[in-house]
Amino acid sequence: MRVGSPKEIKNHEYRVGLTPESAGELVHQGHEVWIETGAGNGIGAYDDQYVAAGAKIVDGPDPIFAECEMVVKVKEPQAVERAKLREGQILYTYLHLAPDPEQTADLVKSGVTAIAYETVTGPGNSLPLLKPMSQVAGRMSIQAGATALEKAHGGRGVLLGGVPGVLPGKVTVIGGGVVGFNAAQMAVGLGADVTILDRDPEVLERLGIHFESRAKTRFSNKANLEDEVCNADLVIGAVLIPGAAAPKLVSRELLKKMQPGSVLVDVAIDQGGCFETSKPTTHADPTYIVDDVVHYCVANMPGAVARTSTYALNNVTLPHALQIAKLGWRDALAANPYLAEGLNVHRGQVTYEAVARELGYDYVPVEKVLKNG
Ligand SMILES: NC(=O)C1=CN([C@@H]2O[C@H](COP(=O)(O)OP(=O)(O)OC[C@H]3O[C@@H](n4cnc5c(N)ncnc54)[C@H](O)[C@@H]3O)[C@@H](O)[C@H]2O)C=CC1
Ligand SMILES: CC(=O)C(=O)O
Ligand SMILES: [Mg+2]
Repeated sequence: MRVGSPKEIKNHEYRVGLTPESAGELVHQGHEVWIETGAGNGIGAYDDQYVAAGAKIVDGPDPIFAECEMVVKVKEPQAVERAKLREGQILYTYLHLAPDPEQTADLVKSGVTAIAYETVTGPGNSLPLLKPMSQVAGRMSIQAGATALEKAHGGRGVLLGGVPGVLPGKVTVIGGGVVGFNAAQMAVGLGADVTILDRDPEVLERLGIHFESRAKTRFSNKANLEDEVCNADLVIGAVLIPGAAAPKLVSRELLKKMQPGSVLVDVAIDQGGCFETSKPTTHADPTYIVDDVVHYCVANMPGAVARTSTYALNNVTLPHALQIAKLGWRDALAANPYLAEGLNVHRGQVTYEAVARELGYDYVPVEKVLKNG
């Protein structure tokens, strides 16, 4: 199969779909790899490294979108990229469709076969292609929040770890999955006063066993959530209902009760965000203030640490890319039910139930697509 990776064009997105090492693996297995010139510059992977791995360097994204059977990216295709997608082509990348009707409409119109990293599953309902980026974003969320708490950035002027004789800052983490766990680890490491909310008793139990007395856990219901949010210096939004739009857990009304200068970091913004007042921001201009509360809502946080993130992402995306390249999408999905969960759009049909429900499309199950085409 001919597989290609264009240069990412989202604001301050330096990751790349394929590392030279991944390109080399595909070439080694008999595939052709096309890389847009400069696509790896942001992670220090230059054209000559791709050429040494057996890939071909092409000028601009057009040859890749026009002639590659599979396009491997990182972020959801931007409008100019979506215009280049075509029927029969495979798109393998993060999509986050539920909160994004424009992107969904364009993918449906294009006829592309779109496999979303974030809904590919693994054993035990895990999301292995989301996990490494959630680890990165969870860890970064505390750095981002600590910076936003500085006075110059609109924050309350609280040092998360405190100093001897002065209490540490209070951090509330909503959602104790991968992002929440990693955020809590960093906050605990800094010496902050950390509480993690989740509504899954098993998650709370695991967190309790791991953190012991270094972090508190609390069941996520309306009353507990309000209490924790109103008393926090820093709130991390880390909930997920796979494939669906994030539930709005902090309303505008609740925001008004928060302490002036406190900070919200909405990591769940890529699924629409879990605070009513969240709207996506970029690394170029990551924060804004509503009712004296600083909001950080960057939808591609891992792009800032692109080298670490690209390698972590390729570790989990490459095995499926190899399988798709070897078998074609249909046989690969039929052979691998975890990968089949990643199919969101195929030839104008929406094949992921939460996306179809959220955006009002007819839902066509993957099994039906595999049978009928
Ligand atoms: N902004 C960015 O750059 C990035 C964003 N993300 C996003 O972060 C979000 C979280 O991802 P993960 O931690 O990997 O998901 P996860 O599935 O590991 O964890 C989500 C947790 O939320 C909990 N939850 C669901 N509803 C809840 C509620 N009402 N109250 C409290 N907890 C609730 C679940 O029980 C689960 O433990 C996702 O939207 C993901 O796409 C991930 C990486 C980068
Ligand atoms: C998960 C995601 O959206 C990202 O890594 O940018
Ligand atoms: Mg995202």
